[in-house]
Amino acid sequence: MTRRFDLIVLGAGSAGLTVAQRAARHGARVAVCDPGALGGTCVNRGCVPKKALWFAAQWAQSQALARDYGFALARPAALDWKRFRRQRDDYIAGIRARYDRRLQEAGVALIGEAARFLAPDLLELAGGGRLAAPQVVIATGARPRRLELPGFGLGMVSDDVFALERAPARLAVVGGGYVAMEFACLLHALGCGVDLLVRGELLGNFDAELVQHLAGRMLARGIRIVMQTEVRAAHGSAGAVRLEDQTGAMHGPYDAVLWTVGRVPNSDGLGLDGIGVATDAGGHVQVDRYQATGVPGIAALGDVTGRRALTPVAVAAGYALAERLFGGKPQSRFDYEAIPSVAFTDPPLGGVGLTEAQARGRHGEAVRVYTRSFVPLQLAVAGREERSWTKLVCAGGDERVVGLHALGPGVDELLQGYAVALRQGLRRRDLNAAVAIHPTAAEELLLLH
Ligand SMILES: Cc1cc2nc3c(=O)[nH]c(=O)nc-3n(C[C@H](O)[C@H](O)[C@H](O)COP(=O)(O)OP(=O)(O)OC[C@H]3O[C@@H](n4cnc5c(N)ncnc54)[C@H](O)[C@@H]3O)c2cc1C
Ligand SMILES: NC(=O)c1ccc[n+]([C@@H]2O[C@H](COP(=O)([O-])OP(=O)(O)OC[C@H]3O[C@@H](n4cnc5c(N)ncnc54)[C@H](O)[C@@H]3O)[C@@H](O)[C@H]2O)c1
Repeated sequence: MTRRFDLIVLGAGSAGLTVAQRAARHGARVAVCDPGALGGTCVNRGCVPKKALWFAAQWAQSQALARDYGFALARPAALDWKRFRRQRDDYIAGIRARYDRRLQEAGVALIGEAARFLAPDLLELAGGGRLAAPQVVIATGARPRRLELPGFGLGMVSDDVFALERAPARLAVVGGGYVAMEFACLLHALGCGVDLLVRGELLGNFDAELVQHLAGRMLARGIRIVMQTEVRAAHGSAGAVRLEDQTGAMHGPYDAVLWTVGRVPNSDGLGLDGIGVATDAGGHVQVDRYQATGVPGIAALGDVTGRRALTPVAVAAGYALAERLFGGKPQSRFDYEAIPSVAFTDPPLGGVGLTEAQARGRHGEAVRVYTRSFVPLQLAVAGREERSWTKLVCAGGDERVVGLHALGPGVDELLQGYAVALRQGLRRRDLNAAVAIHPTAAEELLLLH
């Protein structure tokens, strides 16, 4: 028997859940298929457990800072990983329970199986059942990339970090993107000796000058950053792994290796070839500005499309799509410009809008850049000299702010308001005219001139 719906969504991650719930709110009969845990990557293997670890790392650092303030701590206490993991997992279970309740309240059918296309409007479930709908959304996300190199299995991928029971004493992190930089910083703060082996550039999406300052800070803390290093093989056994690079040089031994070399879209196994949905060379589903594939009735969202793999992007695009398909707003679409983002490194690095290099490429001579660095009060009092950095990238005669970038404690919380302001057409003189809140690190952004 074939069950019929108005909308079938493949994937119950950030993108899929949003489009499903919003469409149901508009009265659509919706089914969501997912063989995995509700909430997808962000809730179970990404943002949320990562941020919990990041906070644990912050508390580890804060103990050292407290000592520098005069608290009588002989040495920072070590993390009780068992307890930490229990508390984190309870928190995540609570999120999943809330999602489950919301789906039930919205009348969305949740089907715990993978699905694949038999025809554009007909899907087969892993257990053999069939579903049909005039609209189908592919929101199947992505998974860690696994390299075809000898000994790859001696290391772990980001999903495995959340199952760690202690900080490995010597860790190699391979890669230079978001996941690599975040885990290198936070695991180092939790007691790992970290070597970061980087083939290309560090954090390519962020402003290069601030990335350099971040790398300098990491080096000063004792993280070894080895650039221009492509790992070709892993040797040894679990707990004593050596990594061989493109020159034949060996690195290690390491107690653990973390491969963070990008992510692969979950588009294989969906039967896309058979129905004519196009993917690029990397397997990302190709979509237009409205998230539509070339096949009528099929749209795609989130990481599987390879467009800014961030949770708020998946959510916003999902909402806009539901409005277009079921909300009577045929022009509804998500605008991919000026997306704010923070790398939860130590300290965090954030940016919204164009980097300096992007702005110079787009606006040429009309670009003006203002930077400022300072030692935040809470560090200065402790005798630390770790500087924070802010950078304003302006373009045009009225100095419209086209990019804003910052590195330092608190940047993760500071940036959100500026993301709103940039979309509203913020100019530099608006910052200079605003009244500061003193003494804060945030007020430094008003003093850029
Ligand atoms: C370690 C890490 C940290 C991150 N930190 C952040 C952060 O701090 N901030 C941020 O904004 N972003 C972060 N991200 C990125 C963010 O998690 C993703 O952009 C977001 O989760 C993508 O959502 P999605 O719905 O597209 O995919 P996913 O959340 O991956 O959901 C896809 C779902 O589809 C299911 N599925 C797969 N195949 C099928 C099938 N055939 N049929 C049915 N279902 C299927 C999967 O089981 C999965 O549940 C992080 C990612 C990682 C890996
Ligand atoms: N704080 C956040 O918002 C956050 C955190 C984590 C992830 N994310 C999202 O998830 C996405 C995926 O993150 P990611 O770090 O997995 O990917 P990424 O694209 O950010 O980085 C992948 C890195 O792997 C390197 N690489 C690729 N192939 C390699 C090889 N064969 N050998 C050595 N290095 C290789 C690349 O040069 C790059 O440095 C990010 O782009 C981001 O959108 C966001």
